[in-house]
Amino acid sequence: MYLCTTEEMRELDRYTIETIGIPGTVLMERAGLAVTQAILSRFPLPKRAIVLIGTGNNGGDGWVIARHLCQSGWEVKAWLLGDPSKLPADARCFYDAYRHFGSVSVLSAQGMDGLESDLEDTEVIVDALLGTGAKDGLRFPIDQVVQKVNQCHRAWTIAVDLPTGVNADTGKVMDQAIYADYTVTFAYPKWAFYLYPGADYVGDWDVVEIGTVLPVTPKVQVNRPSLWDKALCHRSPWSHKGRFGHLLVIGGADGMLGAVRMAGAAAYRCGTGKVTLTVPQGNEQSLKGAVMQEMVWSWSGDDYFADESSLSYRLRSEQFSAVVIGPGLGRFPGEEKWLGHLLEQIEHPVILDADAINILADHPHLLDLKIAAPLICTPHPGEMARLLRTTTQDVEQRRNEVAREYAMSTGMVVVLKGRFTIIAFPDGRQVVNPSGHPALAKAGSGDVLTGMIGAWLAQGVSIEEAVLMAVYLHGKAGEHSVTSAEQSVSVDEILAALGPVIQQYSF
Ligand SMILES: NC(=O)C1=CN([C@@H]2O[C@H](COP(=O)(O)OP(=O)(O)OC[C@H]3O[C@@H](n4cnc5c(N)ncnc54)[C@H](OP(=O)(O)O)[C@@H]3O)[C@@H](O)[C@H]2O)[C@H](O)CC1
Ligand SMILES: [K+]
Repeated sequence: MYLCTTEEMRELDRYTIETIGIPGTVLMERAGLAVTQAILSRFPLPKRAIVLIGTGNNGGDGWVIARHLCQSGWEVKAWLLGDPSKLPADARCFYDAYRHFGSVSVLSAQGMDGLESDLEDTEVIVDALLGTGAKDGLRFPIDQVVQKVNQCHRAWTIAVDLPTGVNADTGKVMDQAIYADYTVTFAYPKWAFYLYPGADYVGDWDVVEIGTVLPVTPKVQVNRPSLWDKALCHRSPWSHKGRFGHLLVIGGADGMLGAVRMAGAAAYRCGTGKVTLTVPQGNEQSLKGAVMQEMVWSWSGDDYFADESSLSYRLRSEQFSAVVIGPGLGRFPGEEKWLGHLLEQIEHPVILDADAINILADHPHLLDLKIAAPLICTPHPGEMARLLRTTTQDVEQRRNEVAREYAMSTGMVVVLKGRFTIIAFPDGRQVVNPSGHPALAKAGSGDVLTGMIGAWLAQGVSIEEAVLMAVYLHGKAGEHSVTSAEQSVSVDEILAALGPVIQQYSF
């Protein structure tokens, strides 16, 4: 499923109407009918409804809904917030049609009394005030009405295309916005459904097809199994471990050994043939006692470029197929030279996580080195802010923009973690991930994700499929692991959920 911006929606409308030749009224009738059907499937018996109607085409959908609800025996109050003489042609057509079935109240500048008493009495509120054509800053009287609607706690509120007050592309709220219980959006989801705070205003939502035709492929998709499930096939009976890659995980400073353990455990759960963990000298003994399948080495702060026990030497002599740098890595003198040297040598995909991201944030010129390896970085919003030298709040307000810009300017695949993780590719494409659970908001779950991405990269899955598959299944494992209190879910339970979740999507 693609995700469309308002500009793409406008282009899609224009193309469908002008080039394909489907009249705008046909699209509007289908849009309004789809919303009516959503209302009727929830309330099969007639109710009292208020349809709040704006002066644009979102309002046009509102006239269609008001008419169909009347025809289904509902008691409908249609409130127009604006001047009827200014309605665009398609909306006017359905305004005229509706008036054969019911009356229209026009909100006057004198006061809200009539609308207020109707709102107190209603069971369903339909928000057809503003859709994708909304400009910033709600004007009077829409601002007042939005406030009144949000005070009606007994009525069920359904938003047409998008709740009024929410910006479709940024998810920002224009001072205030309607808190919908449910939103029916047309043709494609919008960014607002995956960004804060807009996502909190849309409630449950569905996308309905209304017959529009896409002239160009949008640059944003929603993550789903069909993008990667071909890479998740069952093993041949002739399998041996050599066929499933060798992942190297570099990290595990004092007090943070758990991070490499979790990444390694996740990598094995996702089918990696061999996993090697490498930690600073002195930590390897404790790690050896704590793992079963993983091989363990150490590296020291000053010999990593030279002798046979150095990371450099081993990177050349062992057959790694992917490398993770960062879980529990810590910060240390010479880190910049250390990371630069590693990046210059590795040819297989590298995932930069945690402190590897922090090192990169302090030494951005590392990316100017001659690096052959494809790079994937997996920042949480705080790490993304450090990379961009901005605030976490700024990142959170422009998640989609910052992820895209950073991927395009650095050539890395960026996995910006969060409630809806965004994966941005250097060519400008983006994928937003719908799966996940607040149970994953816990130390360790990022290490699991990194291990999962590393696992599929090590097995030779393409970068795009590996990243999308790992992010999606990690979210699903979070959902699956909640069998009692969500706050009690442990990383072990998330790891244990990987098997059933992978099974579900394997063919
Ligand atoms: N996408 C499709 O295939 C279809 C979508 N449809 C619906 O059409 C809307 C988009 O319609 P559009 O007319 O472009 O825009 P809106 O109705 O959302 O808004 C325009 C009107 O709202 C006024 N406005 C804009 N911003 C504000 C504000 N901040 N405060 C108050 N009023 C505002 C604007 O007035 P102006 O004076 O600024 O012009 C307009 O009156 C889409 O969301 C779908 O619901 C169709 O059904 C066809 C298929
Ligand atoms: K709306």
